[in-house]
Amino acid sequence: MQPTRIRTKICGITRPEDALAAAEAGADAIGLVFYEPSPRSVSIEQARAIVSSVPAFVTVTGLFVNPDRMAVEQVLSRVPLDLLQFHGDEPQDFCQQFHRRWIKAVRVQLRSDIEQAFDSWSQASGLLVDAYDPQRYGGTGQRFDWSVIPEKRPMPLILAGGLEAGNVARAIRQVRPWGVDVSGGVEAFDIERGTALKGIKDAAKITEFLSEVNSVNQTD
Ligand SMILES: O=C(O)c1ccccc1N[C@@H]1O[C@H](COP(=O)(O)O)[C@@H](O)[C@H]1O
Repeated sequence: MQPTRIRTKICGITRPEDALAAAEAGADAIGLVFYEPSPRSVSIEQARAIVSSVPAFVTVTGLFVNPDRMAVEQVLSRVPLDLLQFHGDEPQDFCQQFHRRWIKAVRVQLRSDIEQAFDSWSQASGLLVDAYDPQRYGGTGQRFDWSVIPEKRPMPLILAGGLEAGNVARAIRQVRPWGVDVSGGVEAFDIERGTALKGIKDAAKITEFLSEVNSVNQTD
């Protein structure tokens, strides 16, 4: 499946103003993390406030890592999510049971990780490929070797892992994904402390990231 334009998702949103900034800058989707160990985790109340600021035609994605069924159902009963993202080791039968479209994330070390994932999660609406980290499930800011990504794809492929304005155009030209997903690469930075402000997005970085994506859309 070859897109005429690359879809974009800004993940790890924790504030309504960041969701609005992403939508206004042209993002196709935002992501809310329902995984408590993550510094970007949101409560149900926070998620409801964020969703109410999201305009029509922007997809709200709920990200889970090895949740139990009740946890997903509880979120779905209170937060109007458009899409589910399973970022752990959830089998296909688990992902399928919520009567909601879903994508599956796979943490990549080898080409075969991706090839097997296409088979194992064949009912997914897309496969998100992210960097492997032995300690963490995602949101690590790490890239992986894009050359292992197969050209033949039976479903939309979403590239993630360490993307930012400085590398996303190159990534798109090399991988030709259906879409790209970014979290840490558009976060604010605390200059005094010298650390990223996880979960707090920088509107200028979102705009820069999306204009880099658009530069490829327009030229290629
Ligand atoms: O964002 C998180 O904290 C997170 C936690 C657990 C699983 C996934 C998580 N985020 C997803 O990770 C990828 C890559 O993020 P980054 O751009 O490298 O920071 C992305 O899909 C996030 O949605």
